[in-house]
Amino acid sequence: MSDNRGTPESRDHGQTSFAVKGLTKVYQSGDTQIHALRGVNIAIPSGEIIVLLGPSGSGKSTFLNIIGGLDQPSSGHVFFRSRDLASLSEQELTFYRRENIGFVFQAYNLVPSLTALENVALVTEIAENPISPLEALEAVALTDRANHFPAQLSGGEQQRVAIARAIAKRPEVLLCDEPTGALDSETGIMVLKALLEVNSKFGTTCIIITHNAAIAELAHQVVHFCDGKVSHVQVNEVRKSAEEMIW
Ligand SMILES: Nc1ncnc2c1ncn2[C@@H]1O[C@H](COP(=O)(O)OP(=O)(O)OP(=O)(O)O)[C@@H](O)[C@H]1O
Repeated sequence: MSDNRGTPESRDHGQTSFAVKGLTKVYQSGDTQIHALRGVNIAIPSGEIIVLLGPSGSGKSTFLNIIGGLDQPSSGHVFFRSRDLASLSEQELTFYRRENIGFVFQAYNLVPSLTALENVALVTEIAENPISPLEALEAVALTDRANHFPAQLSGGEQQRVAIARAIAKRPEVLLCDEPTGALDSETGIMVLKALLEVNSKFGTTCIIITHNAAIAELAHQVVHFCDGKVSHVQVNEVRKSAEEMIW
């Protein structure tokens, strides 16, 4: 692993999913202002696995929510494929989220009364250019559990269904906020394998927030957040496989 401490905005390998410029976010809480982001500049290359690391409260989730179009910045800009998200109407923003971004959270948010396959099909029914629900389950190695209900699946399996659901609409980007946060190491590794498979099979850009520094060894790049800023970006010349990772 090499540690390239260049300015984050100077890194740009070919195609860029996101170019983020001067991003700030201030939350007003009573009389207090909380500066969650204090000027983030970064280019996120397409097709890579990017891990966001940093102490609690350093702004990682705020950043993810803004680039995913779930929240608005106080100032600054997010360009997705050269398009400024700030220029989009509410309706265009909804379309942006629906077509381009898959979300994976720590909570799986599956519909308990639907099977794994039906949970994935919920998304493919409304997407413009989906993959089949079964192919999505295949990418996360769960075809044999397609007809199981969430209650019949382990936590790691449920998270893999959530990943299958997120990728079924063929998004360019997968945004994952602590996807293995609720899992033990063995099931967590299965979930990470699923993300690596999705990245290599579909070329999906995967941006993953984690507190587990070991996960960073799987990434192409690791973006370190500190106090609302990107402190440095580390490029892994050699990446570990999920099996090699020490949790
Ligand atoms: N809706 C909100 N209202 C007020 N303050 C908020 C809100 N959301 C986040 N914050 C504050 O903004 C700062 C950054 O929070 P954020 O959740 O982005 O950090 P984080 O790095 O993701 O933390 P963690 O790793 O604990 O999830 C924190 O001080 C947090 O308390």
